[in-house]
Amino acid sequence: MSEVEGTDIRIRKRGLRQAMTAAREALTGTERLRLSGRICGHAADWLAAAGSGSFMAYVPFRSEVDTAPLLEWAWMRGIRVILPKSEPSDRSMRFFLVRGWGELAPGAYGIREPDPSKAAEWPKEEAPGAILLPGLAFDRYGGRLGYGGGYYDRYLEGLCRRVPAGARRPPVIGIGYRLQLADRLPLETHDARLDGWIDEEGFHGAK
Ligand SMILES: Nc1nc2c(c(=O)[nH]1)N(C=O)[C@@H](CNc1ccc(C(=O)N[C@@H](CCC(=O)O)C(=O)O)cc1)CN2
Ligand SMILES: Nc1ncnc2c1ncn2[C@@H]1O[C@H](COP(=O)(O)OP(=O)(O)OP(=O)(O)O)[C@@H](O)[C@H]1O
Repeated sequence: MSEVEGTDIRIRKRGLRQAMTAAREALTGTERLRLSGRICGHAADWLAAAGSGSFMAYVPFRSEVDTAPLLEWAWMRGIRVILPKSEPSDRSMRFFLVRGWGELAPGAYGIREPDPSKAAEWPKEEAPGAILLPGLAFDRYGGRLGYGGGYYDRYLEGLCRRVPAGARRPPVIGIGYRLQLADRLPLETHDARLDGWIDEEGFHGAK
């Protein structure tokens, strides 16, 4: 990719981030909860069908899909919930096995994160059953746009390097409202591709 193309993509990404943030913020609190309930229901069905005994997810902030019903469903079922703790100095994430709301504490960016004195760290070399990730926008081809930290791109790149040759990487699935579905996102080579996404209409595999 040339320098000019790279700069052009970053400018388009910035514009899309602003537009998608505005669209998501425009949902009323009631509508957000209603849609989040449906999205979590589809995610639970998908995890149950996939037989995932563990999965990575996120604790919502800003106007993201509220994952609370999904996390509570998993805790009731004995499915292991793995949540990220951001390290802004090098934009990396550590993951922890979290058994309930009491194991979270306020962290970077105002996001509630696992409290290392309460939750156990999830071993880096152990792949989860599935990875559910937040985002500002998704497309039908596995594209995803985040807040621009590159946190998940970096994590997924590391995971791919650690997965033994011949083994499959766990499914990587975006979680979002239908209104976050874009035509085709401008992507750079480092952007991780998703296997699918879940919105209030259900699960969709990437084309
Ligand atoms: N709920 C949730 N947890 C998550 C993520 C997420 O997207 N959602 N992350 C997924 O990555 C990581 C945190 N990543 C973040 C990256 C950037 C910003 C942020 O506030 N960015 C500024 C712009 C900063 C800049 O331009 O330098 C902003 O959006 O205003 C917040 C979180 C880990 N945990
Ligand atoms: N694997 C990687 N190694 C090193 N730097 C990376 C990697 N992936 C992304 N980056 C850097 O991170 C920055 C942000 O990337 P990008 O705009 O794609 O973030 P994002 O996917 O929107 O954010 P997030 O994953 O935090 O939600 C870029 O400057 C990029 O160069």
